[in-house]
Amino acid sequence: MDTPAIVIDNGTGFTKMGFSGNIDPSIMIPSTIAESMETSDLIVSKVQFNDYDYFIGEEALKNSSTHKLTYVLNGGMIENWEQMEKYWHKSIFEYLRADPEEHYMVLTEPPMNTPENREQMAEIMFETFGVPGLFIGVQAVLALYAGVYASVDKSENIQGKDLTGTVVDSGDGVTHVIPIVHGYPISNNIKHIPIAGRDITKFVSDSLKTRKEKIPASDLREVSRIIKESNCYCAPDILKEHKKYDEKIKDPETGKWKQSKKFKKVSMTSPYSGKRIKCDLGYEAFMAPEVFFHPEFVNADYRESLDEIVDMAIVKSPLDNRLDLYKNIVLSGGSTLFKNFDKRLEQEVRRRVKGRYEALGIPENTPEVKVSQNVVQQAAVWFGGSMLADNKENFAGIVSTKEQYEEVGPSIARHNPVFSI
Ligand SMILES: Nc1ncnc2c1ncn2[C@@H]1O[C@H](COP(=O)(O)OP(=O)(O)OP(=O)(O)O)[C@@H](O)[C@H]1O
Repeated sequence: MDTPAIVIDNGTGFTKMGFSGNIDPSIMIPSTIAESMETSDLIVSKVQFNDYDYFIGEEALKNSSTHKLTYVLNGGMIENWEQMEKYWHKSIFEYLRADPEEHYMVLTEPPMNTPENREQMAEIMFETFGVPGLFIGVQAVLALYAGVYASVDKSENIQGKDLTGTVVDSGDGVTHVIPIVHGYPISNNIKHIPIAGRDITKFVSDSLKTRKEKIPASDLREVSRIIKESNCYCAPDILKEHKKYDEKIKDPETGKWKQSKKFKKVSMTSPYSGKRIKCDLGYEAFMAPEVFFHPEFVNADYRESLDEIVDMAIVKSPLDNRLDLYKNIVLSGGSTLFKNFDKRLEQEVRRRVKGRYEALGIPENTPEVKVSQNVVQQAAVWFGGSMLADNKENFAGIVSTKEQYEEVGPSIARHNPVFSI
């Protein structure tokens, strides 16, 4: 197939879409759908979608007062196939302006997706959209592929590089830690953490609300998200960081010195209402991402920190692979973009591992721990899919074609072909 493949990575918060061979997705929109109140519960024939009153992405958010707004995925999983099909329909025809019959399709899936879901994806892609071929890639494996791809020198050949590493993928709704050995996710050791971008946004909005910052309730969520994305960071030591926000000021009335808190002035235009918003930002700048390391701040029932989960996932992996898994911890997803997130995670995992080897009396054997940032981090999964499909020779061996689908049926998609580089 000479045309580039369509690559769509449907995330819980954002969908990235574009064509293979590109570094960035051409479109990134919220994974939201807004359906007309009268028709949202109707099952309609697929061909009627164009006449049907619904919006996706930002358009869906804008029409949420007159339409019923929903996120099409829950914790990374597709639950409502009717909505998903509608979302794909607009994505392909209106956003990408592509004819699906002329392009191979690359979709992505969370690590614990079921074979039934894969079959359903194949059925919709081959039968409704008539794609000539489909590849469904595990998000973490694509992110690792992207990490390896982005790290090799242009003169080096990516062929022959080993696909072994630990992927920490944190998006809007879900965080996963996935050890991958030679392209195979070790499924028994995949860890799921119920904390991701949405919880961090909520931490920021709760802090702003508690301080009674003057932000209209309807703008609060989007404003908090923007504050989070542009100001929040990870600190190496939160006690020391707290002190940086404390200052002594002279009370103008009594002339006495008193303890106060330093705030940063923030101003922006709310994407929700278009209003100009001004507010103060305090401790939450570093305390919000701290929830990865102290999840009990937002979830009283959940106490395992991200570094503990990463360490556990590796410790339970085969002995022969552990050194490589510690040495290649790869970040993926928007919620790993906080400044110094990589350094903080590396520091915490290293501290744990070092403590254990010291307790065993063999500190000299402590494995090297390395967490790498990636230039394409938020869209790492998409980028991995884009590069994989661009390598036409390799891709031909892993894509399921329409002919194969017609011969075997949806079960062609039950198993995920493992690809090596
Ligand atoms: N610079 C940034 N700093 C911190 N967080 C960010 C930044 N940019 C985006 N995010 C957050 O990343 C999240 C979206 O990430 P991503 O697109 O990887 O998620 P997703 O693929 O939609 O979700 P999931 O992986 O949970 O299915 C949002 O919560 C967003 O606010």
